[in-house]
Amino acid sequence: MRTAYSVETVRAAERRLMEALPDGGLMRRAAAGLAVVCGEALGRVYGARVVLLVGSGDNGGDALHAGARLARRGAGVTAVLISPERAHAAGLAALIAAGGRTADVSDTEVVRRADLVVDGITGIGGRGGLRPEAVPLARAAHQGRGVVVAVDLPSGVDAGSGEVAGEAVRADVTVTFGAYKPGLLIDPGRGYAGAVRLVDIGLDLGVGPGPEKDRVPGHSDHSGQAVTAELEALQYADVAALLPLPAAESDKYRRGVVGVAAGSARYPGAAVLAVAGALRGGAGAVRYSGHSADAVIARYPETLVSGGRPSEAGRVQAWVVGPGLGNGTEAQEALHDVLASDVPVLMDADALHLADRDAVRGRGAPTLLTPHAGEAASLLGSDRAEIERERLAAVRELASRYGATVLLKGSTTLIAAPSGGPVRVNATGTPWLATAGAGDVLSGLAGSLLAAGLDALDAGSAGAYLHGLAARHAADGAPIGAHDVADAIPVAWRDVRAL
Ligand SMILES: NC(=O)C1=CN([C@@H]2O[C@H](COP(=O)(O)OP(=O)(O)OC[C@H]3O[C@@H](n4cnc5c(N)ncnc54)[C@H](O)[C@@H]3O)[C@@H](O)[C@H]2O)[C@@H](O)CC1
Ligand SMILES: Nc1ncnc2c1ncn2[C@@H]1O[C@H](COP(=O)(O)OP(=O)(O)O)[C@@H](O)[C@H]1O
Ligand SMILES: [K+]
Repeated sequence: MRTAYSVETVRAAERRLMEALPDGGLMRRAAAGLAVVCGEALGRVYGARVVLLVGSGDNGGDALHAGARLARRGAGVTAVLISPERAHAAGLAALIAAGGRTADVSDTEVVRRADLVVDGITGIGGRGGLRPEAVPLARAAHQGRGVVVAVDLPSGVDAGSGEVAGEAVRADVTVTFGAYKPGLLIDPGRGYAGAVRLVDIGLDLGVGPGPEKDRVPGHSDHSGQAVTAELEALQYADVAALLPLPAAESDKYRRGVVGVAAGSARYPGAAVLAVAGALRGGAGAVRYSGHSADAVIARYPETLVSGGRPSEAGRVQAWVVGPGLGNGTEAQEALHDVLASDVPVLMDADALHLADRDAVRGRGAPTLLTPHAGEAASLLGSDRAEIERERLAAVRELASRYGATVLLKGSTTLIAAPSGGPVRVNATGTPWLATAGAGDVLSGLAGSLLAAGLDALDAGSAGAYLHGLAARHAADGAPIGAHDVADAIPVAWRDVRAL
């Protein structure tokens, strides 16, 4: 599991560690790690042209100390000081002592000519995006020929949310210290970070400040209380451990039956795609209820179809409702039946438009909502652009308002449980996945995992993981249709299980 912690948690851990270290010790550790990655990016340090973009905080201090190390190894290092009078004094002294020089903030040419640009404008203390004086430097770094290495996170990206107000530095590599920050894992910030390298500086995030009474003398704010991560990203092994596997004595019913209430005369394809996903998600059987039975059977003869309402379809362990359902009376009846059931329900597409908040909140069994940004915007009464800017806040707010687990689709998919706790983030996808019907496949797949017994958070996050990986296998650099994603789910499954 990869975890990201809030800025407050990271700062608290840093404070504890700093108390235990000599003055400046922590920054020296950070700078040493940064210099190693810069050296690797350069290949040959001796004779290389390195430019440091230096802001007024400790992020600039890291850059200056790392620059001093590179200068001692023979690089020509120039620091562009954005606020010369506020630059980190010890870092600047170290750079000058090592033979580095400084340049004026207007000198974008030196940035353009560099072999390596180190972005130390702002880190976790940055607020409100890049300031105007830094924008030409960020652009020059992007346009120039050098590798761009961001210190801790690309300047202009909000560390806590990934929000980018205006412009931000576009890094090839980001060297982050002690822990991932949420802004490195969530778009749009993630898209600016390039390859993220985590440098261990000895931060202990396992425990945090707890109640006064629990504090041990001499270890003033070490209480032993677990600190909650802000984000969790499942890795191969985590997903492998979640995937349902049939035991020797399994039969199709014991593996779980997933019901799919989807499709309409107008959109039979959505039903076919949801069933396509459901058949590959680990349930032992797929029951289809609705008006697209002929289309479903024609493509997937193994489906158990019924033309009536979901309440007449026979027992299932989870329902998927919504893709292509339409909004007429029959759609409303199907949604009503499914929500009235006592099994987990995944609601997507039209079911989200028809959803009554109290009906969702009032359910006894778990509910998983899978909106994209547009659907999330209508559920929250906001607009799509705002949801895309602030995805983390949006997914949490929806989960709490609806008392349901929410999977917010997009270039980074986020999954939040109604009870709070870390939000799961999935980044296995590919932009090729932005294709009509891909969401229908995901709803079937995640619904099938629900029927097989995973809880809503795990079903949503393992489903998103497999779905994204399947799309990568299917696309392999070329356009794909949603049915290709469904067909590649078994490849993704094997890939995860192979580790
Ligand atoms: N605190 C620690 O123990 C450690 C911190 N480290 C570094 O210190 C960084 C945090 O340092 P700071 O708290 O000084 O904060 P930053 O260096 O991230 O930024 C704060 C400074 O930038 C200015 N600023 C804020 N928003 C700005 C904007 N939009 N445009 C331009 N300037 C802006 C502020 O006025 C302030 O002077 C981390 O990201 C990391 O790089 C590392 O050295 C590891 C140890
Ligand atoms: N830029 C992107 N990068 C990666 N995945 C994406 C991107 N855009 C969309 N996706 C994924 O593609 C799928 C699209 O689903 P959705 O928006 O519901 O489409 P549809 O309604 O046509 O099925 C979701 O799984 C979403 O997370
Ligand atoms: K930075």
